[in-house]
Amino acid sequence: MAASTAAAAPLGATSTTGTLASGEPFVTATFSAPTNIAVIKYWGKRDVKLNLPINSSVSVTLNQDDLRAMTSVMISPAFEKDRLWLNGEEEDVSKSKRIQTVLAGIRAIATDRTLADGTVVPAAELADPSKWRAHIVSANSFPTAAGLASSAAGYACLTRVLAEVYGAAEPTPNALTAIARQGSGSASRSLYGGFVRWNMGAAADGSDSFAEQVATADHWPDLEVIVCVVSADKKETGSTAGMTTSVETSELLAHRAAAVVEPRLSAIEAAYTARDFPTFGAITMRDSNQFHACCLDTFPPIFYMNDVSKRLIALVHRFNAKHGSIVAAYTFDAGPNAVIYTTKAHTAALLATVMAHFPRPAALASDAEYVSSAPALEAAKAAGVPAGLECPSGDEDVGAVRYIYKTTPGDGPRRLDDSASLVDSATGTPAASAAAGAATAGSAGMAAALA
Ligand SMILES: Nc1ncnc2c1ncn2[C@@H]1O[C@H](COP(=O)(O)OP(=O)(O)OP(=O)(O)O)[C@@H](O)[C@H]1O
Ligand SMILES: C[C@@](O)(CCOP(=O)(O)OP(=O)(O)O)CC(=O)O
Repeated sequence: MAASTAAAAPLGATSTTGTLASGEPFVTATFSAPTNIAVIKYWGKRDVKLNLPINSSVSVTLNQDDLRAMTSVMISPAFEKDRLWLNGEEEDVSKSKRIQTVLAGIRAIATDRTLADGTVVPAAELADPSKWRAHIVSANSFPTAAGLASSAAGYACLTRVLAEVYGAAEPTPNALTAIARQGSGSASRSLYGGFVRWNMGAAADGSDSFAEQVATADHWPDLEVIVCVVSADKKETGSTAGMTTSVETSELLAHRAAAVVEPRLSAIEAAYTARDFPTFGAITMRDSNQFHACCLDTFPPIFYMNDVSKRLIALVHRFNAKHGSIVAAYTFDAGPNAVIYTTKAHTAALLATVMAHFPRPAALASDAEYVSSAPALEAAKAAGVPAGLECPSGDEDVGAVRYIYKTTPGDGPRRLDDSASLVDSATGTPAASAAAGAATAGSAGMAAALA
């Protein structure tokens, strides 16, 4: 089943033109974009430069009301160079090959632009970095580089907002995802909501390595997600470096790409389409486990999960055993944080069980600061821990889980109103809200929990 991937409006239709205080013109837009969590993992590149994977992957897009990147771009001939501010700090664009690649990819498909005064800027001029330059201001509503797919949300958002300000004309369907892929592989999947497959492709130039939507966000309304943040620290081994060592040394990874992934992809897509949780959950857990087994098989080995991750795995298996079938399924990316998929009927009891075994850190004043959703917390308190899953007194692991998000599958990037822009329309530099890093900093509880 291939869902429609057509954009609601042509790219560029909603960008805004205006004039800086200096009198020079600008074009701007602001978008937010979601993270996604793979259930068949991408791990390993066959071409590092083009960011081409050794296997296809598939993911669930999470709801950007809960975790998101937000990016404003303004382009103008007044700017001296391309610049990027991330979470309130300026980063050196000349040192980021990935940002440059995404910028070049979008500039290559720019179209003519009519300014507010009626002047038409030809595409060649707009896309010439010696004439028009970009100021990019971005902020994530959750910890960056902590295994919560910030690069996926960040590069998807950047790609989408650049496409808007440059009026990019996609030469083929899904071409934007191939540009986002070159920022970060998993970003290709965050350009769509719901259930999304990134096809590995076979062409040497990467032209057939793009993402496409398998099912829209509303396809499985019962599906819910609990994210247990075990650590918000930057991980020791980055995904890119880890993948390189794994491809060079892990025989298990080679076997996985050659023999395991393709049948799993067909099976999990069929399960998602049929809303068959036991099959979806079993494949999800097995694939996460195999990805981490490949990390252990890497030489020297890479450890992304820690003891808390392992205790969460054991708890999910106990929860399932208690129910006599798979009603919850964990998956771990390149870090210790658990993402647990479940269905509405089980979310409250699962959350109550996790909270009983992993009570909030002592520094948090109440559970309201520990769990992102007040209604979910209330439902968990009402549901209580299922009999037989209580935590024996003294066995609680207080503070081992630092924060819990309750979320759902969600939609793809959203155009935000210019009033939310992170760029000041008079100066073309970060707006005060962006400089404070506060524009999308998430809830006060999350900030306290993850500080
Ligand atoms: N909003 C953003 N805009 C542009 N780039 C971003 C943004 N957020 C993150 N990034 C880039 O992504 C990098 C983090 O990617 P990394 O793969 O290390 O972590 P992660 O995406 O949080 O974890 P993982 O992909 O393993 O789940 C940042 O250092 C930054 O370069
Ligand atoms: C474990 C993963 O989350 C790895 C994601 O890796 P990245 O997409 O962050 O890697 P780069 O392409 O090098 O930027 C699995 C997945 O998301 O499929």
